[in-house]
Amino acid sequence: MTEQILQELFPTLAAIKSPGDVQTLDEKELTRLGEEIRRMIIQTVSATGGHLAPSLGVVELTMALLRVFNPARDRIVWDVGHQAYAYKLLTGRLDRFHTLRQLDGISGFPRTCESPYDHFGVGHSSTSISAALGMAAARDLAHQDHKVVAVIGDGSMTAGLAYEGLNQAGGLGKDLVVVLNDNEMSISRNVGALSSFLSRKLSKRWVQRFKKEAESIMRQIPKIGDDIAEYARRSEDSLKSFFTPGMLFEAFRFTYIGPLQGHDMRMLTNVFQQTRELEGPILVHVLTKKGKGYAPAETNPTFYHGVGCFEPETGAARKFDACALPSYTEVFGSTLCKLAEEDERVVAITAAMPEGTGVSCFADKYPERFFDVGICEQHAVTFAAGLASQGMKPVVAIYSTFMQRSYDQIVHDVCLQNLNVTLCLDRGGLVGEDGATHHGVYDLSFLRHIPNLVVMAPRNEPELQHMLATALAFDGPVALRYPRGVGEGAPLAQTPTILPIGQGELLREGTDGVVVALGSRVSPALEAARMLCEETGKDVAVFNARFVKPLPAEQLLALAASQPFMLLVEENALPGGFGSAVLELLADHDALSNLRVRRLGVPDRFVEHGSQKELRARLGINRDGILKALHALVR
Ligand SMILES: Cc1ncc(C[n+]2csc(CCOP(=O)(O)OP(=O)(O)O)c2C)c(N)n1
Ligand SMILES: CC(=O)[C@@H](O)[C@H](O)COP(=O)(O)O
Ligand SMILES: [Mg+2]
Repeated sequence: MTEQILQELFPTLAAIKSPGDVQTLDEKELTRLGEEIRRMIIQTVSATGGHLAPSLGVVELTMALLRVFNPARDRIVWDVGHQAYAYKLLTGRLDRFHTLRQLDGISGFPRTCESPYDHFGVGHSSTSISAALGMAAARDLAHQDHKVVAVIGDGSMTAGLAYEGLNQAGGLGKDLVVVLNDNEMSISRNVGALSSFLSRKLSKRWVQRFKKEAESIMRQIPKIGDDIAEYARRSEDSLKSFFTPGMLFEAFRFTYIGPLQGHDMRMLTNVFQQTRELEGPILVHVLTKKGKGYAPAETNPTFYHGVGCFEPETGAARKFDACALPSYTEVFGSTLCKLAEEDERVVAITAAMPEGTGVSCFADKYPERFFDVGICEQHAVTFAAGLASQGMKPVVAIYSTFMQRSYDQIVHDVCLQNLNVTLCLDRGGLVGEDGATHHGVYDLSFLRHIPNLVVMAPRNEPELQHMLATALAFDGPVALRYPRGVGEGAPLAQTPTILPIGQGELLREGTDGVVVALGSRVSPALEAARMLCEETGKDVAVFNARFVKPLPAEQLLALAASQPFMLLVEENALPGGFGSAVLELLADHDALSNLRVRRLGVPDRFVEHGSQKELRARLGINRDGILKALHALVR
């Protein structure tokens, strides 16, 4: 969009040249600004995909924050950061907003490298209070006096990390503002005891009625009744906090303000102005509607939480051909349901992502065997360990990137006790547009050295089915990782079979070298081998390793002994990944002297956002990249 069109269609927004400009607008202009921000977000996300409903819900909140806090001085820390689109638009990124989440475009999350107004990088949840507290401590050590504000959602408040931050903040008594953006939603409906406590909405009206009735009773007490009533009246704040969510936060020594209507910008601005003058830790509880201002998103905030391309007029998802295929997530979910039919010890656990991890169908079918623990990946794994210790067969479905949080629980609670826990790491590999915070490219590296754990990755949909059945039949812990998105349309198995642990399969014969590939890289490796043959007449073998731990050692050593080179291909970080594991095996068996080995994978740097296809091409791990590497290897 040219500057001229921007000015015509979004005049108020285009006039914001720096965040401070928001403070100069009158009420009418602010209303127009809010409307233009929403329109811009809907229009852009309909074309790029992204976190629509969370961002639409905080338009007024963002404007109110910028009316009172100056991000050139004050620090604003967004939790998860998936709701920060309005903030991006008001802090100098309007002209690049159309590149949201696109290759080389702006990120879908706050990034310190993207803007001086992004004070803390984020993408995973529940970090904001700890980070903001660290900033407040640094400010005090430097004798500065700016404000620090953390904005955290009710879903993100289900993680223990948030309470670790609250606990220290209350103990230190630092000047810190925490804004709790409560829309009663995580991605799905928020869960847990805290969520129902927060949403108890003990409204002012309820408290006032209670007070009125109590006061009239007190006044009837002879002689001292009026004094007691007067004391109680003065104690309104503590009375209110006793009966509202304030009770919880006051216990952490926060001053609690709320609950407030989060779309009333004038009121929010006033409250933030007053909050600015207060000292110590303060929690402002704001009630918002997820998807506010866009009917489809208000009606179905889960679908529009993170959405693909859609028609802005209707909200209907844009269909692409690939959509006809089931995703790995769907294959996992339906297979799990099937396997659970045969074994009632199978239970499913998700950490606030039943839709994303494909276990919603399981939840519907077996509600008593399904647990959504909230955004608590660490707890999820230890909870599974507890279940397994009593003979159950828990399946923990968590995205690879979020499983990073559970490393110690996997080591200490699951593997050390050799428990029957199946860890299903969805979104293993490059996830695409969510970018660096979300790529699941470290799981093989952080799992493969843990004793007792079996680690595997399927090459296609039926192999995922077989691997899930294998995991559930295995006596011990198993980690299974599979990619984001659709597979290749391979026909599904009616009855999944159990695979021999630590055995791969030779998919293509050849004597001019061998490609050893894992998971999603197997099919591109096969294609590359076929193309190489067409182009050069050279025949390279292709081996699907299936297992990272235990490695198919005998098969790999036999290939090493018979082939001139071995090309190792994976969609994981090269350091410590699958290729490293094979190299260790080969070195330990003196199998390297007559063998040239090359590795393809994710290099030792963070990979930014872009489509999976673009990123794989850029990293040279797609068909063409593998073919190029083969051309360089064959002689
Ligand atoms: C550690 C971690 N686990 C899971 C997620 C996936 N996730 C992103 S947003 C979200 C829901 C957050 O709910 P809330 O904080 O209330 O924000 P809302 O979307 O309601 O605005 C989840 C589960 C994540 N980003 N980080
Ligand atoms: C912000 C966040 O962490 C999630 O919303 C995530 O973006 C979902 O990713 P998928 O789109 O792969 O389910
Ligand atoms: Mg929420």
